[in-house]
Amino acid sequence: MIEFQNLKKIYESGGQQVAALNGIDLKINKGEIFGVIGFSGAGKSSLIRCVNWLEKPTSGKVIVSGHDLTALSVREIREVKRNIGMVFQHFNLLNSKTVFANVAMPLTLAKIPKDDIKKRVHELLEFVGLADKANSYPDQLSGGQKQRIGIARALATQPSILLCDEATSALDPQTTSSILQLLKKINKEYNITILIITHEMSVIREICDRVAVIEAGKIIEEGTVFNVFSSPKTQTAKNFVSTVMNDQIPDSIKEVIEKQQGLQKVFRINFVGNSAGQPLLSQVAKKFNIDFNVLFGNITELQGTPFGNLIVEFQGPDSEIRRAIQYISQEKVSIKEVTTRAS
Ligand SMILES: Nc1ncnc2c1ncn2[C@@H]1O[C@H](COP(=O)(O)OP(=O)(O)OP(=O)(O)O)[C@@H](O)[C@H]1O
Repeated sequence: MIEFQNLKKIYESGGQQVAALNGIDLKINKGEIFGVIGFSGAGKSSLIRCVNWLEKPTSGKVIVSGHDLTALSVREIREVKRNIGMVFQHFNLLNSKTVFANVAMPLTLAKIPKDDIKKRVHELLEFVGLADKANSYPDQLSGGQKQRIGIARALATQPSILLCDEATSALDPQTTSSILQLLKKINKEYNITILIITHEMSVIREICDRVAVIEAGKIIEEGTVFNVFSSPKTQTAKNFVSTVMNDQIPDSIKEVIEKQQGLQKVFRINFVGNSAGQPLLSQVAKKFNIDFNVLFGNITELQGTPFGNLIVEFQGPDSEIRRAIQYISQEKVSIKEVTTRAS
């Protein structure tokens, strides 16, 4: 649906060159919600703005719905862009126009007949839950309501792609959640492909199917939300994941582990789904000549699947503990000894 091939964007600024995108290769499939996460300055905005040609790439390809934008004429690009809606962090509404006029804007520009515009705008306002605000002005709305209007406007021309540029960064957590649910509904009901850029891992966890981590204009990690959250590979991804996963061992427990006061062996066990965790540990204690003691644990839901994190002390003969570990290590369970300060 959207593909970037060796995409580069270099800005010229005061005689200096700034490489914002350093060879991006990425494919976003039809119907998915794809998130790109990165710190400030990583290149997120530059990337998303290349999709609707608000930025022109320096080199490489941007392929949207099978069209290589870099090979199209201005008129052809305009055609492709009609299929793309965009939602902005600061809503970009016209304060001098009513909510109705703001949502109607893309349709007015496309010279759609007035009666059709009226019908479509009312449908859209109904869809975003603000049917009673048609005659209000943006200044009379809350941030969340403004973003709903921004979303209605982005959907006016019935696009098949929706770009979200930090769409919830200016909102409080509760409003963020309601806007993310609205985006999910748009994806499901209209089968619209959504590309989101954000610096908040909670946004990725709440609605994305897949995620890419961008750093210094490069994609450094990519995968399903489940895989990246459950086993991040790069340090940057690990840092992002730790902002929402709470898998850090509390200091008090770390102290106990470091001192190894009476502890035999301490392990971190990560498990997926309901089939593992506590039942598995009970089985292990029965099957082998060992005892266990859960020092710390939590369960997070990722894409509808429980993901568990336990810090467990095993007590018993070394040989039995080794056998137990072998037994525990299976497809949906990972087990690692906790020996270092940073574990
Ligand atoms: N118009 C521009 N002229 C010069 N440099 C630019 C321009 N736009 C972006 N840059 C630079 O390109 C790099 C990437 O910027 P970009 O805005 O794409 O990152 P970002 O991840 O979206 O950051 P933020 O979250 O802060 O917006 C940064 O170093 C930025 O300073």
